[in-house]
Amino acid sequence: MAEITTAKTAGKKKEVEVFDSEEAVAVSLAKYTADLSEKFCKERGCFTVVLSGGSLIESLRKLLEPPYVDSIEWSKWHVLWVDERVVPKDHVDSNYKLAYDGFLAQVPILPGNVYAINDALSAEGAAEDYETCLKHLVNMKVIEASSVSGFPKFDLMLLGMGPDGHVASLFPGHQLCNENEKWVTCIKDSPKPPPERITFTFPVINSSAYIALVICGAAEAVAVQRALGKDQNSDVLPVQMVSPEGELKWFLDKDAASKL
Ligand SMILES: O=C1O[C@H](COP(=O)(O)O)[C@@H](O)[C@H](O)[C@H]1O
Repeated sequence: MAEITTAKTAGKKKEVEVFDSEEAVAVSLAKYTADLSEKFCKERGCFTVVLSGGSLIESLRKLLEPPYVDSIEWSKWHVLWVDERVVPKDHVDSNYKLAYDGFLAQVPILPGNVYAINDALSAEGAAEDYETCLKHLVNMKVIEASSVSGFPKFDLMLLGMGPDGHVASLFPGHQLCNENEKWVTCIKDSPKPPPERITFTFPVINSSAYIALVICGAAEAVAVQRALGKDQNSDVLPVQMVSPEGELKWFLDKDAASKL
């Protein structure tokens, strides 16, 4: 039985739902994603979806099954990454490879609508190139521009979180958490390997229409407690900086929520 808490602060909706198991998270996440796909395909004629790496991809598995695999308008999806490791696309650390092998290869998304980073470039070059790609997609009106921030406004961002509270490749205490001009930036000293990565910045993340934060497992419980419990710590974790223009929904399994 899932527990749901909903709050509205300054017009922003935040919902936290705790599920009995990761399996129940995956079932609910598939319906949530499919419903948003239907809404945006109807309203805008396309659906911009931003993926994370890590455990998130496995939690998308129910989209590969009926009814969703047949009902979703996959040809209208445009898929991007909130962060990527600066490694070749066929490297075991590549977020693209993880998503391709575990999800994208099994659905009819148009290859031209999947925007991987250019793995022939340096970290700086890849970040600039990906920002240029985003600007092109905004000009083509594939990605909306936020009327509030001017940053790209993705329809749905699917975020995971590391045990240290990092999201995308924005790590606790790192100066990149405060970047407020660039759309995409690079990190060369990531505390989690591999060290070189590119990442969307918080202004882009927080311009999203919908964000799903998908967090499962006991290893994440302390960071979840700091973010959602009664925390006295004055250091703000990156996950606590996730605050979209639109709606934020936390999908937690009971292990991740065990310290709440
Ligand atoms: O390095 C990364 O880690 C986070 C969290 O991964 P998880 O396996 O703990 O869920 C992920 O969201 C990010 O995209 C990835 O590059």
